[in-house]
Amino acid sequence: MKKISIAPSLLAADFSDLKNEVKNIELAGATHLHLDIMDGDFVPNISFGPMVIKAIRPYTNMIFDVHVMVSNPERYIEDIAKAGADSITIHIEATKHIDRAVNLIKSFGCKAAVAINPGTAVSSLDAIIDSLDMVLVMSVNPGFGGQKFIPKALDKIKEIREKYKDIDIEIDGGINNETAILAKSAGANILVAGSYVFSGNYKEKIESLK
Ligand SMILES: O=C(CO)[C@@H](O)[C@H](O)COP(=O)(O)O
Ligand SMILES: [Co+2]
Repeated sequence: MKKISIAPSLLAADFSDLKNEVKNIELAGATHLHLDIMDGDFVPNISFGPMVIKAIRPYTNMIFDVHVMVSNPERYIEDIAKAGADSITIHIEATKHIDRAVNLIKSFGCKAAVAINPGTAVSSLDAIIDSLDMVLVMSVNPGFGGQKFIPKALDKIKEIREKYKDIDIEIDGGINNETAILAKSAGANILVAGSYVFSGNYKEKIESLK
């Protein structure tokens, strides 16, 4: 079984104090930081972009796991990589050129991942999955933190894990101490959690998800 990692989502942090939020979440035991870039087009919300990622990069050694919810993400991959991303996840629904976009991510030395929305079938990944370091299965419709977990994500994770024993599988949306148990038993090994982790004692929350 793969090691379980917890990736707190910065979207739920205090944006007026990002430098300290990043330091504190690392001290609490997080190894990954999930960074949600939203463009107001692919998703109905706008968050932050590469400038914010670059600004917080010097304050932590956590793995920067950047989730790009942007139409035609290939336009921004270079900027995101140069801002300090370690892993870049783009949505299969957001580009007509998924293989070109994945190759572009790798050309900057980043790990490459593809996300699927709740309405997208696992089979849509068939042509690209062998080139990926990670698959991200959305367990909410992307765009906002604090939404309710959609259980059909679990079947998708099982389907991927049965075929691909070694790939990293990340789950994102509505993760708390109860849904985390379901996600891990389905085969997910990287758990994103925003509102759950940032709404209490960070260390206790992270421990409860592991
Ligand atoms: O990508 C997204 C939302 O689109 C997520 O990463 C959220 O930020 C997760 O937040 P919670 O559901 O854990 O509050
Ligand atoms: Co996300």
